[in-house]
Amino acid sequence: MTAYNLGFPRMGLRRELKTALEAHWSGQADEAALLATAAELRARHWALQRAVGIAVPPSNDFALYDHVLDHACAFGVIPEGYGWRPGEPVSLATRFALARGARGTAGERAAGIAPGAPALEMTKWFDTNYHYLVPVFRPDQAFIATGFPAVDAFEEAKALGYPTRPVLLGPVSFLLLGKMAGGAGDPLALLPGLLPLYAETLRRLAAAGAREVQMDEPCLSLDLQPAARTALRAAYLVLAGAAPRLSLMLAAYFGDLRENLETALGLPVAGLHLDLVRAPRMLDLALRQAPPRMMLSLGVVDGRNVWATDLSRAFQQVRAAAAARRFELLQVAPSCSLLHSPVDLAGETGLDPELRGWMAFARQKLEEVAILARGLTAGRGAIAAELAASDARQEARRRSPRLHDPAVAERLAAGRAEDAARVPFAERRMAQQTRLRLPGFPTTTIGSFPQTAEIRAARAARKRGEVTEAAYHAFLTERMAEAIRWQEEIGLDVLVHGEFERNDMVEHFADFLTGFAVTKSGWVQSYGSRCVKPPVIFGDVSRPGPMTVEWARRAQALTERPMKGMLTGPVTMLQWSFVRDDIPRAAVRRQLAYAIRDEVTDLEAAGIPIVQIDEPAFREGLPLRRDEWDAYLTDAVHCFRISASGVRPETQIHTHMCYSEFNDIMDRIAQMDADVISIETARSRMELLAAFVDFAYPNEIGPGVYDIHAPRVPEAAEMERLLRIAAQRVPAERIWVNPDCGLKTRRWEEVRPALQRMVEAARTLRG
Ligand SMILES: CN1c2c(nc(N)[nH]c2=O)NC[C@@H]1CNc1ccc(C(=O)N[C@@H](CCC(=O)N[C@@H](CCC(=O)N[C@@H](CCC(=O)O)C(=O)O)C(=O)O)C(=O)O)cc1
Ligand SMILES: N[C@@H](CCS)C(=O)O
Ligand SMILES: [Zn+2]
Repeated sequence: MTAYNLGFPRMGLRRELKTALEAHWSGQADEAALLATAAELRARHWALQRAVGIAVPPSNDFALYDHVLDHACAFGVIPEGYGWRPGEPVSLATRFALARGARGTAGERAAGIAPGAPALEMTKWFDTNYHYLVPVFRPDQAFIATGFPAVDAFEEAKALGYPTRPVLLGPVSFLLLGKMAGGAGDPLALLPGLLPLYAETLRRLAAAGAREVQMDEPCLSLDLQPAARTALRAAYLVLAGAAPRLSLMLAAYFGDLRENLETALGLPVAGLHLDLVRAPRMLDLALRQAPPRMMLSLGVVDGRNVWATDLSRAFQQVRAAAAARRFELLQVAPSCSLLHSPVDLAGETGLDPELRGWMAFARQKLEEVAILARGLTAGRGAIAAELAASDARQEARRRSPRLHDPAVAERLAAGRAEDAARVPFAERRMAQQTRLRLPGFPTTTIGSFPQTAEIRAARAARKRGEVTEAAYHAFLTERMAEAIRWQEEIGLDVLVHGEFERNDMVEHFADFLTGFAVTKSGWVQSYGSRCVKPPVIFGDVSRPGPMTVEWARRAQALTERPMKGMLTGPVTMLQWSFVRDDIPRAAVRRQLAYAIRDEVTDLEAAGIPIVQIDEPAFREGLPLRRDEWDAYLTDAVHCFRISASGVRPETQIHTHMCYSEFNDIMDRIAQMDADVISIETARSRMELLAAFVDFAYPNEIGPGVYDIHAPRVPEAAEMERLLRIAAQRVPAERIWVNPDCGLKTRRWEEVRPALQRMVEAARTLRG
């Protein structure tokens, strides 16, 4: 057995898990129905993996909402107020209240969940667009087994006839991904109390018949303090002794292990998985330094992108390993869990066949893994045909005229330093004040209004050809007009058109730009039941014509108040797409920057006085290692500035960021030099604003006063309090009033009172 997998996407080809979750949450399906769908998906995915040649697929890689949440629940890391009592299993109601906040339903009350219990904090899983729920540890945290889900999953697969390799989030990564309640203390200090539960889990897995367990320690790709390396050594010493017949396969992914490689190779584990897509250089080092009997898992198939593997190149890596080590001590695998890949390319019948031939989704990636594993055990001859076919595809892709556009190359070559420069902020500010004449504490929103079922259904009907383009357009126009009238009525100062015509803030733009392709069902989980369909950047990017100007112009025509044009910035467009791997990412970002610049200047020419260039993925794009930050940040700032700097001083540029910590990149955010930045701060009660204060952020700022992630409608007094906190820290004349983020996931019943109260709070402050 040499072909392995680290994790499979959970949602299902048709996003069956999303449908089942949302049906359950809306009361249309009971727990049994949800659990039945989940079990069906697991069974289907094990069968699929076995069919393509993964003899021992992973188990316990599934989660209803998030695997970090499940792991925390399994070990009793559950704050008070969520209806769980030590010694009891964790109910689905508790799990979903932790994930989404209490809804105040009768079911929750019956489960003992406090009505206002908030959702756990959600943050980015390393540098991906997957979000996990942050475990909160108490200083006196007692870890208590609430069940053994890894054992249950293993048994479930076994009953279906499938041997599996259970996956556990390793103890050190688990602690480092969490935070201490109140912020004081070091989660690693909790390790001794945590290890007995891991040991018990391993013993039970061994007793159930598991031969190996995958211990995920993605923290190995980060800059670790020496204490974390010590913790890894201490942890695995204990765990290796817990169930001696069980092989522990340590899995590190998302980057180069660098100084942590020696630590990993020194741990008493049976094997180590390496991400050789992100860090091919690790192979040589590992081959030289690994203990002679350590299994090496070669992650040579990219789990984070959609390109078909260059099998000859990957086979060279595999062969280099085989030259140094018996093949029994080698495994072939994707670089990381396939959680970040869409499921199956077979459904992409709408894609241009040539382009489709260049791509691989989860299923195809596992086929590639199986081919390489076969080559490893049976020799090159056994996979000669597959290698030849892959070579032909790679060659065709390299030579394809669709990749390169001389006009784009020329545009970039003609780029000048001035493209990224505007006149100083003080000068712009005066010009903008004269033009916009906004009151103090101006109110606005971040762009999107509710994407109602009606709007989604209309879009789907149009896609199926059931309504005409004209009818769809008229329907959206009516929604927009309503939204504009309503914004005027409640007295917002800077209006938005509502983004009703957009399916997603990235995918929507992909439809207009060259070099992009969009898939039919290339869904990837973003958080809980929410999915995104990252577009594919396969060639040079340019903007053949305006993308948003017509909607913006028509929106502005409906009101005397300033209308804000709404765009996604180059850094985020890149980060949330599947990006071509034949040229540097920075080159693609630069192409995007010029394309968006043209849109910004066209919006200005159409009379739009304010343009917001969203960059919520600005921080997410940071490399995992600090010594690579500088190069990224310099380039990301420059690209943002290219996109923003084509306009006159009196045109106001906004940007927006959410899900981000700003403390360590404040200087760069200031360098972006947006006239106004809106940030998410409500959930942390303005904590995030501290960075802007400490840094004396020079431009205008809209700290979010309304947490849009929860259905709860905030009181005006609450928002007023937050604004007062902000006004103590930032000069009042530089403060804007807005929600944390766009309102697309909310319902109008929540949005209407919330924004009315937000305007009220701003008026009180003005007084
Ligand atoms: C701000 N966020 C975003 C991130 N990444 C992005 N690419 N986009 C983002 O907005 N990362 C960080 C955060 C993550 N947050 C979210 C928030 C919300 C969603 C979300 O709501 N996703 C939707 C899918 C959105 C979409 O593309 N919708 C399409 C298709 C709708 C659909 O499913 N249609 C059905 C038929 C429907 C019907 O008949 O009624 C179909 O095609 O089968 C659209 O609106 O047209 C989700 O549903 O998960 C994601 C990330
Ligand atoms: N303009 C977007 C930003 C989301 S981060 C929206 O309002 O949905
Ligand atoms: Zn946002």
